[in-house]
Amino acid sequence: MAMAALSFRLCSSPLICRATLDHHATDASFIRRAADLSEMSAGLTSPHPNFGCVIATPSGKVAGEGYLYAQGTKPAEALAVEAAGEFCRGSTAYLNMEPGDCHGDHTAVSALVQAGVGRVVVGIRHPLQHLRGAAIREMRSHGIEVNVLGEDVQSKVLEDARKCCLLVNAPLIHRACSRVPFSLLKYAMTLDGKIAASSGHAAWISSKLSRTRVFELRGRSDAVIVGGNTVRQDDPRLTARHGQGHTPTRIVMSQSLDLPEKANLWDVSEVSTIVATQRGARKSYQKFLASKGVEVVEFDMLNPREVMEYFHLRGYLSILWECGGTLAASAIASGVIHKVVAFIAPKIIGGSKAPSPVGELGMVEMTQALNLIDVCYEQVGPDMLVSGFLQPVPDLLPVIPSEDATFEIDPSVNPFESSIIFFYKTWDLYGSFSNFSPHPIRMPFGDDYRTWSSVEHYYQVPHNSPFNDVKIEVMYMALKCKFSTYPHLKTMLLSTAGSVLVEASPHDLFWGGGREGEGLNYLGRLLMQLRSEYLGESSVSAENTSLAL
Ligand SMILES: NC(=O)C1=CN([C@@H]2O[C@H](COP(=O)(O)OP(=O)(O)OC[C@H]3O[C@@H](n4cnc5c(N)ncnc54)[C@H](OP(=O)(O)O)[C@@H]3O)[C@@H](O)[C@H]2O)C=CC1
Ligand SMILES: Nc1c(N[C@@H]2O[C@H](COP(=O)(O)O)[C@@H](O)[C@H]2O)[nH]c(=O)[nH]c1=O
Repeated sequence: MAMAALSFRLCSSPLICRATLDHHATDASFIRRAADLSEMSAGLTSPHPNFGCVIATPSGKVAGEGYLYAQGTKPAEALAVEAAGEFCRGSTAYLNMEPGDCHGDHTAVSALVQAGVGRVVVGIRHPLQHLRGAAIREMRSHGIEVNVLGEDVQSKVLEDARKCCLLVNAPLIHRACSRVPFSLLKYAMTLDGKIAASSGHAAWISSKLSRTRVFELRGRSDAVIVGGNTVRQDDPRLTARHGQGHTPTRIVMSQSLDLPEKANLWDVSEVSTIVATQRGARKSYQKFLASKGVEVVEFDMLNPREVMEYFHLRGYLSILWECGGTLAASAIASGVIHKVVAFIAPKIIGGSKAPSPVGELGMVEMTQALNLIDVCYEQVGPDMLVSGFLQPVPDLLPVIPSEDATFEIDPSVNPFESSIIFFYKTWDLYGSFSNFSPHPIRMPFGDDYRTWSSVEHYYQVPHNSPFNDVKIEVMYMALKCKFSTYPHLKTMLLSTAGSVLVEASPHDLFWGGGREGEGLNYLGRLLMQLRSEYLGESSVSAENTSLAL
């Protein structure tokens, strides 16, 4: 509100207002161009950011452009300066991201300073905390006017341009503030929502043009991941056959390791394959894979989150999920999918048992559906490409805590990883998650059972120990009782799959999230733990039902 009032006062003269708006529109269009340029080498620069630079003359003409082609090559700024030559003096340089001049290398900033650039417009600051602000300070110390979008200049059009800058470097921004890589779920489905015929045959649903787009997506990813069943059904290659350098690692998730002896993925002559499996699964087959040069990684708990955390630690920034609906559902439920890309082909295959792109999520009403954000529609040959985000790209304003700092605040959940559902007052939309919600629970007390009018009433009885681990256990048992007693509450809890739950208490820094996210949010964490316990149970009971049938 304060900001709106301020800009009203500044814009009270129509002349100033028009000039400022024109100026902002020009800045926004050049920043967008820098972001587009930076994306030309997406995948090749990893693990470095995508950098683009446009140098414009005072009359608004492009004098030079450049983008970082690959890790270790000449910086975008230096390329743009070279291209602009003498037009650099007094020009404005547009950068989608603050340069990350690191390890004593100041090539990008030096190029701009020495060329006599007068003003620099920066889309976003560098997302890594140790580099953040350094180049901006350096440029300012040389007398260059530096405007950072959202900080020094603000308007709707600039905000949209800033968003483009966040999107082109989404994988790196996620890396800076989360413990899993940026994950994109891609699938091709028929108009009647099938990803294969009832027989499992799926080649091909989407057109050749769409599949070429998939090769590009692979080329921009550090790894492509599928489930064991897709290997058995499709024998995929998962290579980026778009003729441009980078080919992602192939990852297979298989609990059983009941996989074929002959498979395209076991040919690692061009690119490597890693099989992620349950500890102890089919040791003889593991030896066989190793003899083929396939790396096998065993997990105590083979689930998407554990696997993603592992690959994050190995430095993977972006993962393309090309699995079927079974693994896709598991990945969405565990909150590791950030973006969805769906190719919809104008074909109908029918079949009540034909697989669909996302399996069981435990939702029962349309109000529980996950809504995509920033949705885009594009026609690709005969197909329609629909894409959107399941979780927003974390914003860099005001500050993203470093990975370590985040971990200290809350070792189990990172509020930047997914959309956040806040609850606090019992009359809020998710107010029933509050301990004060009027849902009586019946719990053991001494040798008997007693009823308390809410979780909070039970928790406050004097038998609780002040020690954290005991009080957490007491709370968990009470919550479990509450959500098991009231099925509609359980359904509501399951409907939040993929979202971070935060008790928005400004005062309680143990159970709540605090005013500015400084709280430990133990209530939110316990609810998420309970939710994953229920989700685990529902997938086991679904398996048992299908076995019984
Ligand atoms: N049109 C399209 O875009 C696509 C279509 N398809 C089609 O989909 C069908 C296969 O679908 P689907 O069976 O869902 O295949 P998935 O790729 O989802 O594979 C499921 C398998 O993943 C493994 N897995 C490991 N961990 C988990 C976990 N935590 N949760 C779930 N699964 C896990 C298991 O392998 P294991 O049994 O080995 O333990 C499981 O059986 C095929 O017909 C294929 O052609 C597949 C991909 C894309
Ligand atoms: N059927 C289908 C897709 N299927 C996906 O592509 C994989 C095969 O890749 P490859 O062996 O490299 O050609 C397959 O296992 C599955 O993950 N993709 C699409 O874009 N459109 C389609 O119609």
